Amino acid sequence: MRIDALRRQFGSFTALEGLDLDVPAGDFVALLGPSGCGKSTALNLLAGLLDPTAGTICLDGRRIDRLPPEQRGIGMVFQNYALFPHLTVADNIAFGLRMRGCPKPERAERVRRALDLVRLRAQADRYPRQLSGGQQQRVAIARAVVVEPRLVLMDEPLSNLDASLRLDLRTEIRALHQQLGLTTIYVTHDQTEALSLADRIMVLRDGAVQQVGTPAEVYERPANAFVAGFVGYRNSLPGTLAGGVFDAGALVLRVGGHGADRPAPGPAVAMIRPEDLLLVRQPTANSGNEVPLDVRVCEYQGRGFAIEGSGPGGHLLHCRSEQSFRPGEQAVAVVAPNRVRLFARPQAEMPTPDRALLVGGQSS
Ligand SMILES: Nc1ncnc2c1ncn2[C@@H]1O[C@H](COP(=O)(O)OP(=O)(O)OP(=O)(O)O)[C@@H](O)[C@H]1O
Repeated sequence: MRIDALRRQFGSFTALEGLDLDVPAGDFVALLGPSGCGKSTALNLLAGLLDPTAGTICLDGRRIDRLPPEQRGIGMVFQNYALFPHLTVADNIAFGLRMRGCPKPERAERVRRALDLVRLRAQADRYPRQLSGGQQQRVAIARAVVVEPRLVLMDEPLSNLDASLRLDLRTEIRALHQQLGLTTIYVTHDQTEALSLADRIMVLRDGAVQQVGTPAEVYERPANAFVAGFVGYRNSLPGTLAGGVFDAGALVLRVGGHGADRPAPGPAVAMIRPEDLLLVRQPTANSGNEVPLDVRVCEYQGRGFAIEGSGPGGHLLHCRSEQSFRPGEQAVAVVAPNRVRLFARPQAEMPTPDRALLVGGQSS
């Protein structure tokens, strides 16, 4: 599938701008972003539930952006399952085939295979209300894939499930995708879902694409501070970069990397994953940057502890440790220079001279 310069406005508000994407057949692409970034708008444009303001969508070399939804050859799975309550599991799955005039014997055979695929053969004659949420969503998936669509769209299909079901079904979706080789576009605001399921991730913010890359690229080399924040760089420190030193006021860090890894000297933001900021009582020699921390909260996490505390200059920091700490305890957070990721700080995020005066209190 190929999407070119796809744009959608609601009045003067642009919900999605200039979206370009090439999806090779069989690829699994995740659209990742926070609430309101334009994920559902993009999906609805692909499905034909919304008309684009500009741009084109081609599937197998054919333009589909002016076709009605039912002529696009697209299967959809929604977060609320959207099953027919008065039809059995088997009839729900058969529905699309019946609409397409698929002969009865072939229909029965395809439904049987789809039931096996989502492991629901024993539930074939039940009604949706007699199924768990996870089972209902598996019916919805079977219903979407049974017609062998050229493209499957999934809109947060796991969001209504409890944590363990979500994990099980996530694995199942990935397994199904590998088995069937369907081209899939999957919308989510959950980075772990996107990272574990997709071949490629597109990160959206305010209707604009921030980065397109493999999960490893997005996770290890986020294109900007927004993407970094979204893939787990929870600590974000505004400051100034000069040489190999980042100065966030009372907090100064030595930083690694150079060239493409580092912005030019000047206003910057340093981002650090909690997993890379390790809290200890006594640092060892040469262990990295050492940041004093006043512990506020310590949470048990099975493997180790997640600690939140206040660093120099009152910066709120999120760390990890193998040891437990008490609130009020003084400790040291350690981060290796090459685990500090730096991004240029956009002009808009810097205080204007007037605001700087205000923030600084009395200026002389
Ligand atoms: N019919 C509409 N009229 C006006 N604005 C709309 C309309 N539909 C969506 N928007 C706006 O477009 C933006 C993108 O909405 P969209 O539903 O695509 O976001 P989303 O990323 O899917 O969010 P969520 O995860 O909360 O569903 C939002 O700011 C939303 O308020």
